[in-house]
Amino acid sequence: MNNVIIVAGGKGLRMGSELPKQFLNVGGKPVLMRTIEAFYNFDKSIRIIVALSASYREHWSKLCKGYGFSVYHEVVDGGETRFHSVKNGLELVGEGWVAVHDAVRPFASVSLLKTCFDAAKEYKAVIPVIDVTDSLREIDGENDSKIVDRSKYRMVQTPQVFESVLLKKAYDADFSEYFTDDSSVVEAYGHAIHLVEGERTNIKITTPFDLDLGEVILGK
Ligand SMILES: Nc1ccn([C@@H]2O[C@H](COP(=O)(O)OP(=O)(O)OP(=O)(O)O)[C@@H](O)[C@H]2O)c(=O)n1
Ligand SMILES: C[C@](O)(CO)[C@H](O)COP(=O)(O)O
Repeated sequence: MNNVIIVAGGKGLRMGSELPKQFLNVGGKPVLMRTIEAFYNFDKSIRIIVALSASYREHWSKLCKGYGFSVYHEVVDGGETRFHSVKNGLELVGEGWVAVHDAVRPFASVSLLKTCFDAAKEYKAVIPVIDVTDSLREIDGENDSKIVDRSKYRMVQTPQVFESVLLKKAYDADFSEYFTDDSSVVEAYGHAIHLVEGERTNIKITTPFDLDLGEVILGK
C-alpha cells in the first residue's frame, strides 16, 4: 500500500504572514489542498496523512468545509520540528511504501510522484534532486569565501519515498539538527539513498516571492 505523510506543522516564519504559508492561497486555492490533490491524482487509494499543528486543526477543517474539499485524509499532530511531525505521521503507517512530502511543495507532478514510488520499489530510499545552476561559494567567516565545484552538489526536493519498515526504523533515532530532510535520517541509519531527477517547478513555497512564482507556474 502507498502512504504519504504531508508535513504541514510548520509556522512559516520566513513568509512573515499571519497564517502559516500552507493555508495561504495560490491560484485561488490553499497550498495544502493543492498538495493533497497531487497525491490523490497520482493514486486514488493512497493513504494520506497530514501532520498539522493542533492550533490550526479547526482552521483547516473550516477551510475544507468552505472550499467543499472532500479528498479523504487523516490528521495527526505536528511536532516541534519537521522530524517530529514525520515521526507522528509514521505512527499511522503500516507496511508498504511511504512518501514524505512538504505541504508547501504543491506543484510536484503526477509523473514525479510515479518516478519516486517506482524507484523506491527497487532502491527502498529515493529522493528527487535538481542541479545547481548558479555558481556556488562556501562562506568562511564574515568576509572570506571560496568557489566550490557545483557539479558535486544537488538541491534536494520532496517527495522522498521509502520502504515504510526502513523509514520507521530510521526514525527511531534521536533528533539531530542535521536531520533537515528524511534522507538524512535514513542515511544516518546506514541505508544508501537513490537520486532521481526532480522538477524545477517543484518549488518549496518559503517567501512571498514564491507565491508569485506559484501563480506563474500555474499560468494564472
Ligand atoms: N515543526 C514543523 C516544521 C516544519 N514542518 C513542515 O515542513 C515543511 C518544510 O519546512 P519549511 O519550509 O521550513 O516550513 P516552516 O518551518 O513552516 O518555515 P519557516 O522555517 O520559514 O518557519 C513545511 O511543509 C512545514 O509545514 C512541519 O511539519 N513541522
Ligand atoms: C525537506 C526539504 O524540503 C528538502 O529540500 C528541506 O530540507 C526543508 O528545509 P527547511 O529547513 O525546513 O526549509
